[in-house]
Amino acid sequence: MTPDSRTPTLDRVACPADLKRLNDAELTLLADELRHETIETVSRTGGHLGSSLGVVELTVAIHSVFTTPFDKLIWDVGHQCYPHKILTGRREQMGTLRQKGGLSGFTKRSESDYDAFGAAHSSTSISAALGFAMGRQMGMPVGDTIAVIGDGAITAGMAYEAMNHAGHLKERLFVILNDNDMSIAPPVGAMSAYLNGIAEKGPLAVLRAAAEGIEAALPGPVRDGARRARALVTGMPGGGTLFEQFGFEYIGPIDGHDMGQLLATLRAAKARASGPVLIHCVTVKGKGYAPAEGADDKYHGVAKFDVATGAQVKSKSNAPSYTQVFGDRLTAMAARDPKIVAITAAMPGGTGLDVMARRFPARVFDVGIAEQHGVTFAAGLAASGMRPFCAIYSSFLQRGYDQIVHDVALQNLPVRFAIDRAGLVGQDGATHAGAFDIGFLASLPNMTVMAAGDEAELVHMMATAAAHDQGPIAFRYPRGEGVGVEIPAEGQVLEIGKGRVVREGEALAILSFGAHLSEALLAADLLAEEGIMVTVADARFAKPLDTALIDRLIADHGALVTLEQGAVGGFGAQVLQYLAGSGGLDRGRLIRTMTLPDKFIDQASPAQMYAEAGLTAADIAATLRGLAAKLEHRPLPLARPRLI
Ligand SMILES: Cc1ncc(C[n+]2csc(CCOP(=O)(O)OP(=O)(O)O)c2C)c(N)n1
Ligand SMILES: CC(=O)[C@@H](O)[C@H](O)COP(=O)(O)O
Ligand SMILES: [Mg+2]
Repeated sequence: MTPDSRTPTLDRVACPADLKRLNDAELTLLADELRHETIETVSRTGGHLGSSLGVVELTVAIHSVFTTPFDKLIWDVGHQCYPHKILTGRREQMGTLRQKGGLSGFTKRSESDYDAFGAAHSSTSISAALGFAMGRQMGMPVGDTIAVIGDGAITAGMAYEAMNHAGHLKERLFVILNDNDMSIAPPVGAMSAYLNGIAEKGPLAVLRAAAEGIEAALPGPVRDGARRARALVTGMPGGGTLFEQFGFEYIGPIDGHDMGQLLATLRAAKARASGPVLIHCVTVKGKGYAPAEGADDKYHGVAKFDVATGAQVKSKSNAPSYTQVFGDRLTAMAARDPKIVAITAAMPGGTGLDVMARRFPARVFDVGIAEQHGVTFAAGLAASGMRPFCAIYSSFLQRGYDQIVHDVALQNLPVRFAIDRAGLVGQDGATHAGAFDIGFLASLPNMTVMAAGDEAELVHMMATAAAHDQGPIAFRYPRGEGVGVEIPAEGQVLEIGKGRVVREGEALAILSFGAHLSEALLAADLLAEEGIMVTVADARFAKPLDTALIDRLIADHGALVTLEQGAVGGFGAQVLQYLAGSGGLDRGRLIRTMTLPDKFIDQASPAQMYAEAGLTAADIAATLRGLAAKLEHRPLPLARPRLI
């Protein structure tokens, strides 16, 4: 601690054990300093600020009452864990947050023993905590288990599956519901209304009679509220809260920013609980930082910003983002076609559907964090005759996979999947990478799979999807800005399964699928300077493949490289499968697939991540150069391409 430190209490905390030496008043001071530190830190890195500010007191209280890492603290999503990182030995590294080689923006087991469970996709915490609790019951060296889940995350089915199971197992387990009445956007649905209903009863604590032991140990005002509320609740048919019906003891709502209430409640719960307990904390997203509290998005995710004003440093863009193009174009298409409806799973802004929602609020459905339901809901809409566009980020669509197989593809229903964040996304890292959708969709019967080579192609693919009433169809596009091509006033309906040749060359060909087309063209430019002329084709479709195009590329070139922003087992695998079956592989051509490598790539800028993946223009050029060298030593007559 320096004499003029603005964080004298925080300076005394190197790890959570140090909290045990602080009295309650000092813990309150610590929370204030931790909030200040979090704001300062995130102002220099950007990140998920609002959610982290909402759990500052909760973080201090949990680490002070429980003994982590023996006790397992599991943050749902993990985007609110910055104060936790600061208290658990990572304070000095916070400047590296979400950067290459730095700290992850989420909890990560390989990063710290205090990160009991890795996260970033939501609503997993109660299941994982219950797993730990049962491990303890079966003799594993595990202490108490505490899951902290938000009001947004608790809209997902997994949370209820876990509570259903926890109520059945009756094992001691703490679930802390961090209710800030916000998801990324304002929360939707009956659960949100229900939680608001409880919170509106005021500073009450509701407990079942079975929890009398905990209630007696609660601080005075909370206990009195509990008794009043229980009287209210027992007058209701069925009695008790929803959580109690699941077999949890329910405590709350308590003020999640009142250190006294938090400490007393957690201590009481820890001392007396025998089964699953849910503690309902009401908090404020962005708490304690006026620009965040005042913003519509509560500074959920921010760029670097000026602490004094809250003004964020936004990078200048040269072209509209794919997301913007999607949102604007779908709105225009919806204006002409009343059957077009759209579905988002709690990401109206992120998917660009907020634009259409403002114009056609009744035709955009925010289903909450419920990708599985969203997919099947879209299937139902399609079965009814509507034209649903189900807009879900690639990585979150993984949640709805069986629904895609069983409810959509198997019934051949024309759901249009708009798959944003395809490929590597940058600072959110491996958890948010859109790596697998090509493989998991292209393997499905009835499915059509497209990827946009640029933003104009996205517009054509949207028109194609809208016109495709024959079965399910997906189009993928990356995070961030487009390449700056002119966006056509009208999208053309593409012929299904038909690619295009973008640039004519000799001897070597690249068959690109998706937005890495720009890198393919850059690579071709690099090689042209060396006198190596490369044909570049845009496959547009991974399913059905343009087999005629592949045949011609194979016939006219000595080497073919496939390229995609996706994992092994995607587009390249489809092409190889076709060539193996058609005999194309027997023709002695050199064939390579360039995909993401078979590993998870940690957070960095997208460019750094693609460099790590070996997918830069220079990497592509190097692959082709190597093939050109091999061809020179081959006795193959290399016909000039006849492609246009
Ligand atoms: C399966 C999944 N879908 C969507 C998201 C995107 N997402 C991240 S945080 C968030 C909102 C979470 O709200 P809440 O749990 O209330 O936490 P808060 O941000 O309010 O603290 C969403 C939708 C995700 N991480 N995982
Ligand atoms: C935590 C989370 O899952 C989201 O907040 C995510 O970080 C959003 O990413 P985009 O910025 O790509 O919308
Ligand atoms: Mg919330």
